[in-house]
Order: sequence, then structure tokens, then C-alpha cells
Amino acid sequence: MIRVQVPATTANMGPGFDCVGMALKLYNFVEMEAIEQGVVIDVEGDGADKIPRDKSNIVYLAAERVFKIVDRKPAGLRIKLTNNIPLARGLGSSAAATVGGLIAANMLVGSPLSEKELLNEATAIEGHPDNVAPALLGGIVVSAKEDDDIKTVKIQPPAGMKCVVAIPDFQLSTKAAREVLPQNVSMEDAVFNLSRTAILVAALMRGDFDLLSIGLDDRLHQPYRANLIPGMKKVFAAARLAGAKGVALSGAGPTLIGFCDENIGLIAKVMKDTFAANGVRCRVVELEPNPVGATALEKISL
Ligand SMILES: Nc1ncnc2c1ncn2[C@@H]1O[C@H](COP(=O)(O)OP(=O)(O)OP(=O)(O)O)[C@@H](O)[C@H]1O
Ligand SMILES: N[C@@H](CCO)C(=O)O
Repeated sequence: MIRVQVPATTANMGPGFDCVGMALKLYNFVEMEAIEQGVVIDVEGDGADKIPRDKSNIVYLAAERVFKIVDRKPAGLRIKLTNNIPLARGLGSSAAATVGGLIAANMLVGSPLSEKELLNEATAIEGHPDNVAPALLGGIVVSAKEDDDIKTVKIQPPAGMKCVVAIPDFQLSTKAAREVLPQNVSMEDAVFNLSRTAILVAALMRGDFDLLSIGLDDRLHQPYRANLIPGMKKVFAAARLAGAKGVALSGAGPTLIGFCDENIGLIAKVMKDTFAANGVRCRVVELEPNPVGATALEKISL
């Protein structure tokens, strides 16, 4: 039986749309074993009542993809999912499922695929690398697609960085949150994001939290998605006033994330209160940056 632990992720980090993401210390677990026949899928935890238990499950689909590539397949498969990452909230639940399925299936057939090959496959499944890269590699990962190959640079999260996430009680699928984005953007907005992303990466590498306020600014996706998340701009403003060094939409939302080095209790309170004042109930938690990516906890060879 293979057991893989996969972290949650916060993608985009403001301006780094589809190319920057960071792993967080919150985990899903994927267990997989070969059985004599059939497909058995059990799900516990977040989304247990919604996640399909048949061959349309994305963990199963990821595993199938590995078996097809390496042309080796167990006769039957048992999968058990234990989910702590909330579904469709912007914390990388689908990336964790995909990465967990790929890694577990690869191990089940003797690990023929390299980490790089798994990353390329995970990106092909998700459509963009910003969640799957940190879920696989840990830390903060900047990714660039070169055709089907994903180039990555990993940055260790700066010492002392803390994250407060406000997780609304409603779901927002990545698909729906991408549908509100424009097909084209102006040169001015492109340059705006280029400059902010460059500052963001420099700030993260230098551990300069004061640069985060400008380095997390974005014009490519957040302004369009604000309409889907009541109170988003007010929560951002309140968190900044309470001491957050920077704020962003986590992934495609609706979770909002504040980055700070102190005042965590006050920032959490104002984020919750401001969401509530705008009619949104939410759960606010501190999630630490995670330097480590997906990890195999047990392995028994076939
Ligand atoms: N453990 C899981 N097992 C199977 N399917 C899952 C699992 N976790 C998530 N999913 C599928 O992925 C969907 C959520 O993916 P979606 O990309 O919309 O949001 P997200 O990954 O949570 O957020 P984001 O990509 O913005 O960080 C769920 O509705 C479900 O269909
Ligand atoms: N970059 C992606 C992350 C969510 O999957 C988006 O914002 O749509």
C-alpha cells in the first residue's frame, strides 16, 4: 500500500497568474493499492459527500494516465482519500488530488516516471502549473511553460512569513472563476503585472515583507473576480490596516490570504468581521508556508 501526503497550495500570489504558487501546511492523503479486480474508492473528510467514487474521480484518472504512459497496470485498484483541503475554495484541492494520484500510481508500478515527468503530466491535467508545482516540490515555485515542458525555480518561503486565510462557506470552481476573465488585456495592464511579479519574486527572495504591498498587486484576474466574492476589496483593505504586509485572492478564490510577520490575531479578526459585514460567513485560519512538497509516507513494492 502506498500512502502519499500532498500539501495545499495558494496559487497566483497576486500578480503571478498561472505561474507562481506556494505550498501550505495543510494536507490531503492518497492511499493506493493493487487489488485483484475492480475499482474501489473511499473518501473521508472534505467533500466526502460530493467527490465521485467511480472512474470519473480525478485521483483515479491521474493514476490511469500513469498506467497508460508506462504501459503497466494493476488488475484492480483500491484508493482511499483523506481530505483536509477544502474543495473549490482556492487552496489547490484539485492539484493535490492530481499530484497525489500521479505519485501514488507511479510508485505502485515501480516509479518509472521522474519528478519532472510527473510535474509535466500534472500540469497537462490541471492546465497550469502554479498549484501542482508547489504541491509536488514544496516551497514557493515560479513556473514557466515551454511547450509541454515546465521550467521551475523554487524559492524557500522567507523566514517569519505567516499566512492568514479566510475561507468563505461557499465554493467557487476554478472553471467558473476563469470564465469571468477577459480574453485580452491592455499593454498597460500586462506591464503592471510584469513589474509587480518581478517585485514579488525579489521580495520573496530577499525576505523583504515591506515590498509585498506593491508586489502582490494585480490587474489580470483579481479585479474581474472581485464581483464573485462579496466584500473582497473591503477585506483586503481591513487586513492591510490591521497589519497585513500584503493580501491576495488565493488561487481562483473565494479564499483570501493575508501575508504578515506579526499581528496575526487582529488580521484574522478583521478579515472574518469584514466578510461577515458583507454577508459572507467564513472560517479564518493561520496556515504556515510549507517548504516541503508531496511526500510518500509508506511504500511496499508489488
Ligand atoms: N480529493 C479529491 N478527490 C477527487 N476530486 C477532487 C478532490 N479534491 C478536489 N477534487 C475535484 O476538484 C474540484 C475542485 O477543483 P477547483 O480547481 O475548482 O478548485 P481548487 O483546486 O480547490 O481551487 P484552486 O485551483 O483555485 O486552488 C472539486 O469540485 C472536485 O471535483
Ligand atoms: N492560476 C489559477 C489557479 C487556480 O487553479 C487561476 O487563478 O485560475
